[in-house]
Amino acid sequence: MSGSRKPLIAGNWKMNLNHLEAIALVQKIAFALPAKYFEKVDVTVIPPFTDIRSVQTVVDGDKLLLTYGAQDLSAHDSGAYTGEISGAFLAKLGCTFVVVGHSERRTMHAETDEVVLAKTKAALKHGLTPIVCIGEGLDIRESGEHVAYNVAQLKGSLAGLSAEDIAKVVIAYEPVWAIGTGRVASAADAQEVCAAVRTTLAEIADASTAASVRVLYGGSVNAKNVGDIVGQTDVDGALVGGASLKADEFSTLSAIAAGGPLP
Ligand SMILES: O=C(CO)COP(=O)(O)O
Repeated sequence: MSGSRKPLIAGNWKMNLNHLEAIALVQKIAFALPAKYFEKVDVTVIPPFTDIRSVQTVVDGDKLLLTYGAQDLSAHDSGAYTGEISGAFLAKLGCTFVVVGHSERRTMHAETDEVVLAKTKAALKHGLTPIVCIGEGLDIRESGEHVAYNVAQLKGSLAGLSAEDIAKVVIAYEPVWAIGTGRVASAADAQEVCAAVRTTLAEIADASTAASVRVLYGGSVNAKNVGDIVGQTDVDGALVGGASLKADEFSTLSAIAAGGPLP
């Protein structure tokens, strides 16, 4: 973490919690994190689409400082795309962030870098901040090619974007072998790839853009390991899966990313 970048803790709920459960969780997190924390950390929740309207109502009604976003969006604005959700709809619901190219979508929905790029452009077009995910599988990690692999995925996912647009994205490095496995990358592993991400951003945009973009780590992050991870120079927060479904754990790890004290 560097002083010039405010840490971001994003809770990716994946396909968990219905809209009533979503309201309860958001209220608990907000209660545990009074306003002073938000001076030092941005906290966002990323629920399923069907929860977003309810989350918006709580956040607006109670004037909460946490933000919310979506787990995916369509590359298209509107039309005959059954089952897809437009960035325009998400913007209208007050979403701040949208996750793009999560490894679960790259793997289970065959999303290529080209698709991720198109979705990143759609997010930017609608004023949403894309959280663009990259990350290698275990085979790549074991072959020692992980830095080159992530750099290539990053370049492919941002190909042709202007420095001005790149300045508006968040990057999340999530090694696939560390997702939902309890096998967290070491803080040094996270730093190695996040530093390579920043070097690449300087190459495809410029140095000041690279210095301003937030690069998150994701993969089995919890209250016990978050301190070490966000303590790394080039890691500016975390994309949290399982631990974001528990109010106490998520509030605690957000407070740790803020530099304390514990809630
Ligand atoms: O995929 C993730 C967040 O997007 C990480 O999930 P876990 O924190 O459950 O490993």
